[in-house]
Amino acid sequence: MTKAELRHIYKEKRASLSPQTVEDYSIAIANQLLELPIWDKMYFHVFLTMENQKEVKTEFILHILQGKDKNCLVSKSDFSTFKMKSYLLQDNTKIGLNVYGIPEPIDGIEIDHSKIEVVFVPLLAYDKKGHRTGYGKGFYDRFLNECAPNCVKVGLSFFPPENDITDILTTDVALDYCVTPEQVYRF
Ligand SMILES: Nc1nc2c(c(=O)[nH]1)N(C=O)[C@@H](CNc1ccc(C(=O)N[C@@H](CCC(=O)O)C(=O)O)cc1)CN2
Ligand SMILES: Nc1ncnc2c1ncn2[C@@H]1O[C@H](COP(=O)(O)OP(=O)(O)OP(=O)(O)O)[C@@H](O)[C@H]1O
Repeated sequence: MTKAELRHIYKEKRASLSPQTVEDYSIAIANQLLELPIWDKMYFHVFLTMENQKEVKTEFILHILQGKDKNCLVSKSDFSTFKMKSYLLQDNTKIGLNVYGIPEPIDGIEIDHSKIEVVFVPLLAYDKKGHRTGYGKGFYDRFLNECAPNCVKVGLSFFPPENDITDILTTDVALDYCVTPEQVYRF
């Protein structure tokens, strides 16, 4: 199926989940992450959840990272250039909601994307090769292209993979893993 078809289907699939299911599945995903070979890394990029879109709640992942004394980076999106800037998440980091309902740091210490070792990637759908689609503005494709080639890209999803996304572009960056409440998929 195409990205446009999958976006439509997966927005509906997410909308049909109850708040309790979103919470339970998000905790299960955070627990599955403990199985990944990423815990020797120090620089982790985490998306901040759009609650209005019933995205995977990353607060449980942030707790694990903070408990392990990792550096957590969070981003601010520029909707005129479709680019993201990343900031170190600190105890005193002020977070605000942008017009799309995305929590974002107001300011802070900017970190170069080449330093990032692990990225947790938001998505609507993904396939068995690790290709993904999000909201269609290419924010994560641009961002992942700026990260080091050996940076580990971990998708988070409530659902298993589709067989095949048919309209993949050369700028699309594939995932290394996708983690669901049930299991870890490796690509
Ligand atoms: N938490 C989170 N942060 C993220 C992303 C994401 O998927 N999740 N993004 C991943 O790339 C980027 C933001 N991408 C976005 C692209 C388009 C719209 C948007 O057009 N929203 C509309 C309609 C939503 C809909 O189609 O249902 C709106 O809110 O009115 C929002 C976010 C960067 N930050
Ligand atoms: N590195 C890049 N440089 C310039 N344009 C890019 C780059 N990556 C993606 N794009 C453009 O962004 C647009 C959206 O891409 P695509 O449909 O793959 O989005 P998506 O993966 O669903 O969105 P997102 O990454 O925001 O979750 C495409 O027109 C694509 O050409």
